[in-house]
Parts: sequence; structure tokens; C-alpha cells
Amino acid sequence: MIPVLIVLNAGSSSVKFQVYDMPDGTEPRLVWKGFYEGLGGAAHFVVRHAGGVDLDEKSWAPGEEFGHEDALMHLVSWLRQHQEGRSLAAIGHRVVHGGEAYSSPVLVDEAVIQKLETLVPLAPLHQPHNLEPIKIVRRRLSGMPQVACFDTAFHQTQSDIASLFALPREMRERGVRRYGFHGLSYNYIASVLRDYDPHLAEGRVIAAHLGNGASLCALDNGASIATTMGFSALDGLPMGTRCGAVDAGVVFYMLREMKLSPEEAERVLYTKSGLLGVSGLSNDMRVLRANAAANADARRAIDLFVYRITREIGSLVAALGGIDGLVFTGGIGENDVATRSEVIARLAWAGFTLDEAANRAGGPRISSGPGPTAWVIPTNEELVIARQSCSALGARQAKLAS
Ligand SMILES: Nc1ncnc2c1ncn2[C@@H]1O[C@H](COP(=O)(O)OP(=O)(O)O)[C@@H](O)[C@H]1O
Ligand SMILES: CC(=O)OP(=O)(O)O
Ligand SMILES: [Mg+2]
Repeated sequence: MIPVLIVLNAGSSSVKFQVYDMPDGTEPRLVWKGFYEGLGGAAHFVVRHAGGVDLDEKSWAPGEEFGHEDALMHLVSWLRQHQEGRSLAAIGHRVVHGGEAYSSPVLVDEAVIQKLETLVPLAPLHQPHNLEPIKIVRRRLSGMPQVACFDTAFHQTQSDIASLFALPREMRERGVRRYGFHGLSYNYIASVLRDYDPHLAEGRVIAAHLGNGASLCALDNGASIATTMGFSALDGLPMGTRCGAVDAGVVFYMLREMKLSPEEAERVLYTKSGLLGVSGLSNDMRVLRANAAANADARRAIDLFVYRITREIGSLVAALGGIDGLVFTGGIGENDVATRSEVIARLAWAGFTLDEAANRAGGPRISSGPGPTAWVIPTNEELVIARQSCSALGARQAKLAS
């Protein structure tokens, strides 16, 4: 029997999953990938072979109760029916916030769950949904090993100064500091830089994870030295529905003068801002691009997004002391030709020259000339979770054997 690992990336109404073979001591091998979407509404399940060919799908009627727990149990029973010669050995999870406590993947037990629950207020859009399947598995598949892999962990290489807010010392001692997110994605990008250009792996690189959430990370010799997200996943760039960095004074004005409750203010900053808030139209870049010519607010939202990205790149170039390469990834970074060309046009000062044909073709290299290089590299957060889970499980195995 080949042991297999399920990798889960759970959101509020969707669960993305991948299934990996875990042959002893080698790289985990992707077998199937898929998702459940519309959980709690009209749920839909799709699973594909590793190569992308559709394998199975199922839809549930809008009235039918089908939530996260139903999805997980459906996946486990789907696996049992299809996993000839394989047996489910463990589940690896994306967990957005690991806080101060976790700087590497961890095997989940009750104490770990309790600790991670305390971080829900720091990532209200993600953490509760990440923890839900972990708790369901403990309840329904008792004894199944689970590994939590954190978005924050990759940024533990940042210096004390890079992670410090200019707040009173006791705040820092209570964990109020910059953590940074999208670390599973940046870990993947750092792990493949050498395949694209050996010079980049050792160089000064800015990776731009531009998806529904968006951030930038400064990589020096493959390690994170600075990033745009901070204490929560609200900081830095404007995102689909999140505001990115705002003057903290705005929050007090909302509470005191505009009489919003803390919950209302939080909802505005997390779910009504960013591309959606500025455009009044959509959080989805595809919709904004389709409407930008006719709709001035859609254009403004895009312009602000690009402007903020290039300003923050300037800040990270300063942190790195120069730049050798820029990598675009995430749903927007991998697919939106225009965002890439608009960003690079604003970076001419840093020596970037766009290769328009390569950009239209999706890269991988989208720059020309002697200056720093620009790239499109599709991310693979799930593979990093699989790798980290295998190594955490291997360490557990070794401990049990000794
Ligand atoms: N073909 C495309 N062109 C432009 N933008 C796209 C395209 N496909 C996806 N996007 C953008 O990517 C976003 C999703 O990014 P993704 O990284 O998949 O998000 P998530 O954070 O949910 O993992 C969408 O909301 C949309 O703005
Ligand atoms: C941390 C974060 O913003 O994640 P996502 O991009 O998946 O929303
Ligand atoms: Mg994402």
C-alpha cells in the first residue's frame, strides 16, 4: 500500500484539495487535485488527474445542506473508492497564522488547536476556516495524523528590525509585530528560482503574490528579509476586498466620528475595501479589466493597485539594497498581462525592460535587455504543504522508532 496525503486549503465557502503519494524518502507525488465550492449554498465538487484531465464531479442542489464537514467526509469516501493500492495516511493543512509559537510545520494535537484558535482575531478571514477541517478530522477520523503548515513561518528569517512596529516595548512582548503571510507561496517560489536562473536563487528578488490576497516579499539568497503584510493579512497592498495599509488614525475616525462598531469597521476593512471598494463593481481583476475602458471607477481601482505595488517595490528594493529579479505569481500575477506590463512600465527607473511578446505569452521570462529580469512563475502552495507534511511525519516516525 502506498501511503497518501490529503492537502487542504480551506476558505469560507470553498475547500481546495490535492492528494499526494508519499513514497518513502522522496518528493511527494501529486495524484489528484480538486475543489469544493459553494459550501453552504449550491455545492459543487470537481476532481482532476494530476495532469489536469477531469476525473469526476458532482453538484448538490441549492437547498441541500452541504457544508465543510460533508465535503471532508465526501472526499474521504471518494478516496476510498478510487485509491486502489493506496491508503490515507495523513492530512496536511494550510493555516494562515502560526503567530509567535510556530515557526515551522507542527503535528496537530488539542493544545495546538487551542493555541491556533487564539490567533483567529489576527486573521478573521482565514484562520477560522483553516481550523474547521482540522477539528472535523479530529472528531470524525480520530487518530488521523494532521500537520498544520503556516503562511507566517517563511518570514521568520526577517530581522528584528524588519518585524518591529514603533510601538511601546510591551506590545512587542505581547506578540504585536509584523509576521507576514503568503509564506507557503514564497517558499515555493524560492525553491524553484534556481530552475529559472541560478543567479536569481542567490540574488535580490522581489516576489509579488497577487491573488485575492496580495503581498510582496523581498528574498535575499532565497530567504525572506521583508514583506508588505504585517500583524494581520490586512496590511500592505490593496487586495480584492481588503484595504491594505491605511493610516491607523482612519480606524479611530471610523469608530469615534462615524460611529461604526469595531465589528463594522473590521468588516469594511476586510470585505468592502480594496478593488471592490474603490471600483464599487468587483473584487475580480477580470471584471475590472473588462470594464476599465467605460467605467472610470474600475480604472481607478486598477490604477491604485498598480501604483501601490510599484511604490512598495521601491521600498523593498531599498530594503534589499538593489534588485536582480521580480517574480509575478498568484491569480492576477500569473494571468493578468496588463497588470504585469503596467507595473514594469513604472519600474523603468530600476532598469526593467518589458518583453511584450513574452509577457503576452505568459513568460516565464518577460523582460529583455541587460537590467534586472522579470518572471512569471505559477505558485504551488499545496506542494509546499505536502513537502512540509512529509518531513514533519518523517520526524514523528523517526521519534516513534527510537
Ligand atoms: N485570467 C485572469 N485574468 C486576470 N485576473 C485573474 C485571472 N484569473 C484570476 N484572476 C484574479 O485572481 C484572483 C484569484 O487569485 P488566487 O490567487 O487564485 O486567489 P486565492 O487567494 O483565492 O487563492 C481573482 O479574484 C482575480 O482577481
Ligand atoms: C494570507 C492571504 O491573504 O491569503 P489569500 O491570498 O489566500 O487570501
Ligand atoms: Mg491564495
